[in-house]
Parts: sequence; C-alpha cells; structure tokens
Amino acid sequence: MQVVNNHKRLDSSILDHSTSCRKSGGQRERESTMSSIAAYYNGKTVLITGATGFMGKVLMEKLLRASPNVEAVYILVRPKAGQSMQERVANMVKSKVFDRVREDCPNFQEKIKPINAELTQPNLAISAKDSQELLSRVNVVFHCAATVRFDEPLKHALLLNVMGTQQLLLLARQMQKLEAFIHISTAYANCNRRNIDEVIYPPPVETKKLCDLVEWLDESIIQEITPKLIGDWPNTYTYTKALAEYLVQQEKEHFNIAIIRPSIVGASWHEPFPGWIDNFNGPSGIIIAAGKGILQTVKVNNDAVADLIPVDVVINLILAAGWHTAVHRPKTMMVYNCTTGGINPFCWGDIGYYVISTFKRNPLEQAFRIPRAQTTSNHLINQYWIAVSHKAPAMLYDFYLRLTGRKPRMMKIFNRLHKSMMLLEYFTCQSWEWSSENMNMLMAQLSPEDRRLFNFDVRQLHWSEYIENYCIGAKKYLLNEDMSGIPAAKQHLRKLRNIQYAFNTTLLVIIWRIFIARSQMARNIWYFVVSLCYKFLSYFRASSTIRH
Ligand SMILES: CCCCCCCCCCCCCCCC(=O)SCCNC(=O)CCNC(=O)[C@H](O)C(C)(C)COP(=O)(O)OP(=O)(O)OC[C@H]1O[C@@H](n2cnc3c(N)ncnc32)[C@H](O)[C@@H]1OP(=O)(O)O
Ligand SMILES: NC(=O)C1=CN([C@@H]2O[C@H](COP(=O)(O)OP(=O)(O)OC[C@H]3O[C@@H](n4cnc5c(N)ncnc54)[C@H](OP(=O)(O)O)[C@@H]3O)[C@@H](O)[C@H]2O)C=CC1
Repeated sequence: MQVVNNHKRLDSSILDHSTSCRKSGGQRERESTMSSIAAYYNGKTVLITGATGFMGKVLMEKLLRASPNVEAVYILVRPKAGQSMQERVANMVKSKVFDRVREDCPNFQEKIKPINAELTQPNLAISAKDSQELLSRVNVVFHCAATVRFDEPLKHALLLNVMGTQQLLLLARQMQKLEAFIHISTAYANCNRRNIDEVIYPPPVETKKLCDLVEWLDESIIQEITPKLIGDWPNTYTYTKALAEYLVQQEKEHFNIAIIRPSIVGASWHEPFPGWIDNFNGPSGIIIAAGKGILQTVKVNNDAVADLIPVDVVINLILAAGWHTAVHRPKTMMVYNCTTGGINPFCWGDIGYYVISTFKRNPLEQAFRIPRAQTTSNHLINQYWIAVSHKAPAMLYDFYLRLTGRKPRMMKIFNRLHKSMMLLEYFTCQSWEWSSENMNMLMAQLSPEDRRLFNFDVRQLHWSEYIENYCIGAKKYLLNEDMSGIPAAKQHLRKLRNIQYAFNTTLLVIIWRIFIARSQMARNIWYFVVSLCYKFLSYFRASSTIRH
C-alpha cells in the first residue's frame, strides 16, 4: 500500500513537468527558462552511443521528455540477432520505458535518428555520408556503449571499451559544433584502490602497446596471459574501463569533456517509473533468483557497503554534467563519482533482508522454494550452504524430473548461478570509499527547478522503499508478471511451506530412527525425552482434574 501511494506521489511531483510537450509554445518557453538544463538541450543535436542498452534508453527517454524541442538525437546502432538497425529501433521505441514520453509527445520517435555503426570496426563502420552529418551537426556526445560482461575476452573488451572509445574521440575531434563530450565510465574502474578520488589515475600499461600486442597475439595465448595482464583488477571489464578513462583524458585539450563514474546501477528510483529495470545485470539477476527461491545462500559481507545507484539518478547527473560542461566549460576535466556509499550508506546484509521480506509479501509466480537468503562472507560456510540448500535440492528435483520423463535442468541453472555469483563476489565482499565533491558541487550550482527536475541528491533515497520498488519492478518489467497474480503466488508459497514441513519431519524421523537403531546413547536420550514428556502430560492431566 505504501508503495502504491509512493508511486502516486512521485507521479504527481513530476506531472507538471512531463506534460510540457502538450503545452503551448509560450508555456513551454517559460518552463524552459525555469530549467536551465532542459532549456539547454532544446535546439541541440545530441549523439548517444549504447542507446539500445539499459542506461542509454533511460537517458534518451529523459532527454526527449525533459527537452521536447531537442533538435535531433542521433544514436549509433548495430544490427543484432538477425534484426536490422531499423527493426531494432522500431522495436525499441515500442518499449514500455518510452510510455511516458509517448503520452506527452506522441511523435517523439521522429527526433531519433539511428545511424548504422559497429564500435569495434575501423571508423566505427559509419558511412561517409552519416559521418559527415554527425560532424556538421552534433553538439553533445554521450558515450555509453561498452561491454559490461565481466568474463569478456580481453581482446574484445579492449576492442570495444578502449579502441571503440578512441575512435569515437577521433570523430568527436572533428565535430564542428561540439560543446561537450560525456564519457560513462564506472566507479570500479579503479577498484584496485580503496579510496577513489575524482581524478584520473595513471594507466597500468601503455594502452597503445597493449592494443598492438593483442592484435597479433593468438586468442588462446591472450586468454592465458589475461590474469597476468589485468593484475589486481578483478576482470577485463573494469580493467578496460580504466584504460579508456586515460584515453579520454588525453583529449581534454581538444574539447570539453566530463567523465561520469556510476557504481552499481540498479532499477530506477522515480523515472520513468519507480522500479524500472530491463536486464539481469548486477544485482537484478541475483534478486530474481532469490525471489524465485532458487538462490538460498549468497556470499556477501553483510557489513560491506552496497553501493547501488538508481539509474535515473545517474541519468540526471549525466544530463546535468552535459549542460555544465558545455555552458560553464570548467578549466579542468571534471570526473564525477556517482555513488551512494559515502552519502547515504546501505549494507549488503540489509539488502538481503529487504529483498526477502518484499518477496514474502509480493511473491514471484511459480517459485521453486520459499525465498530465503543466507548471507555470509565465510567461504566454507557458503560452500556448506551451497551443498545443502542449492545442490542437494537441485539433484533431488532433477531426479524427480527424470522419473517423470522430463529433461533435468536444475543443476544447469545452479551451475550458471554459481558462476555469476563467483564473478560478482569481489564487489559484494568489500567496501570502497569514493569522494563525491564534484557531484555535490554540481548540485550546488543547479537552480531549485533543475534540482527538482534533474534530481541526483541521493540523501533523499529511502533504501527500504527503493529495494521494495526494485523487487516489484523486477517482477513487473523483467518477468512480466501481473500484480493480480499475487494471491495465487502466495497460495503456491503456502503449498511449498507445507511440502517443506512434511519433508523436514520425514527426514528427521528417518535420521532419528537410524540413530536409535545404531547407538545406545541415542536410545537413552530418546527414552529420557519420552519419559519426560509422559511425566509432563501426567502432571498436566492431574492438575486439570484437581481444578475441576
Ligand atoms: C538476496 C541477496 C541480495 C544480494 C545481491 C548481491 C548482488 C551482487 C551484485 C554486484 C554487482 C557488481 C557490479 C559492478 C558494477 C559495474 O560497473 S558492472 C556493470 C554491470 N555488469 C554486470 O553486472 C555484468 C555481469 N554479468 C556477466 O558478466 C555475465 O552475465 C555472467 C555473470 C558472466 C553470466 O554469463 P552467461 O552465463 O553467459 O549468461 P548471460 O549471457 O549473461 O545470460 C544468458 C541469458 O540468461 C539471462 N539471465 C541472466 N541471469 C538471469 C536470471 N537470474 N534469471 C533469468 N534469466 C537470466 C540473460 O538475460 C540472458 O538472456 P538472453 O540475452 O540470452 O535472452
Ligand atoms: N549497468 C551498470 O551497473 C553500470 C554501467 N556502467 C557503464 O554504463 C554504460 C552503459 O551500461 P549499460 O547500459 O548497463 O550497458 P548495456 O549492456 O545495457 O548496454 C550496452 C550498450 O552498448 C552497445 N554496444 C555494445 N557493443 C557494441 C558495439 N560493438 N557497437 C555498438 N554498440 C555496442 C549495446 O548495443 P547492443 O544493444 O547492440 O548490444 C548497448 O546499447 C557502460 O559504459 C557501462 O560501463 C557503469 C557502471 C555500472
């Protein structure tokens, strides 16, 4: 109920702004003067890479809704999974994430200008004609495209995250009207350090030499030497993002640049809808696995800071930084650590608690077991729980599937889950400290209206409410489950609970029977307990007879 009310409150707080597309030119003009950021983007031409991704879509939606008079939004898109660029964009604009902007500006898609591109190819595989159009028109670039997979082979991660960025920078250098270039990095680019300031740290290797090396080395050799090359970085993703930051910094003399470093980007806080999420990355897959009762134990340090940041907070900061970089042209290149830990900390243990309690109240459909999450940072304890509460039930279930003539699948799901958890545990078992002076400084420079429309003040974030919306968002938007199915899902959980009680009781009786048959001590304990119960019952009966 609280969540529903919250949704209403949030909706009404942004309603007056979101309807601006339907208002008259004069009204819109007046509103634009109130919001410097929204007004800045009106009339500008923007280029977004990674627009088909999780953050890119939210960025595009907010930009088109906040500044409906933006001149054009160019997006670099590649054909994928048998779909042409046009088909992908046509499907994308139908996505629920654009529902609000669709309502406000039914023709919003006319502003979107897709450009065929592949960031790993020479010149980004952009045609000469498209390239010319970009060079003569673009005012602001938002570079979001990247591979965010932790297990990406080094060569591919370098090709996309480093060389792709370099090529985009080369293109940007030639843009005649460029006012700002905003590069999206990650707060974990320097995760080999404990305290991370808003500065660029020296790269671990000379990027050019490394790129040359992997170009001619055999793939299998690169795989073999990857751990040595990445050193104390946990994966190729964070390593290549660190290298890219350095490259971006090298261009600071040529145009106005800012780098945004978000931590773990989660579902949205307010916009476009509370709890909006559309992929299984980061915590989302783990949260769903917990809600389905598949994941029963997870390796986290309960007291370590869970540096989650809502996607809309990141997008608001990105847009504000774009405006600030273009209009105020800071003398030094600004790096914005976009994190919550130092401002409004929250721990992994608390997340575990709130996730489970939300899914008990709002269960997912067809759960495998009752949601329950054992959280520990102890490797042995975690392995014990994995054996007892993951592998054993999975084997039993697969055995049951085999018996009923179906294909076993649970062990496969668990193996995949364990692989993901192993890759994520580096981030859940330790804490980092990020400074956030630049984010605070930028916030201080915003007008009250901008602070409201482009809110990135995470001090106002109420974690329990946010996690509740996150879980409900995952249910609605990721799993496409209807809230009207909750009574049936609760009924299913009750059934699972009864099955579990019956199973546990049977198991206990069997174990006890085995003990009694084999051990004199177990027999003695058994007789003692039985006689104690008998005495207690006799006493109870006698005392109740006297009272009558
Ligand atoms: C209760 C306690 C809470 C505690 C909660 C702890 C959370 C602890 C988070 C730490 C988070 C740190 C984050 C650092 C912050 C950055 O800066 S990193 C940016 C975020 N990047 C990531 O999170 C990438 C991590 N993921 C990966 O690297 C790869 O997905 C993995 C983990 C290696 C798995 O690879 P894979 O086995 O090949 O699987 P993958 O291809 O990813 O997925 C295959 C399919 O299964 C789907 N899928 C994936 N997971 C699921 C799922 N759970 N259910 C259903 N389908 C799924 C995918 O959508 C995909 O579908 P298609 O696209 O094929 O249709
Ligand atoms: N999500 C998170 O938790 C965090 C993300 N970040 C950073 O934010 C940015 C966006 O992340 P997010 O939206 O989550 O990532 P997604 O994986 O959702 O999106 C990645 C985007 O990059 C595009 N892309 C990938 N490869 C290529 C290629 N070869 N050519 C052209 N485009 C390509 C994808 O296009 P396609 O649809 O064709 O695959 C997609 O649009 C990244 O730079 C990431 O490092 C930083 C911190 C945390």
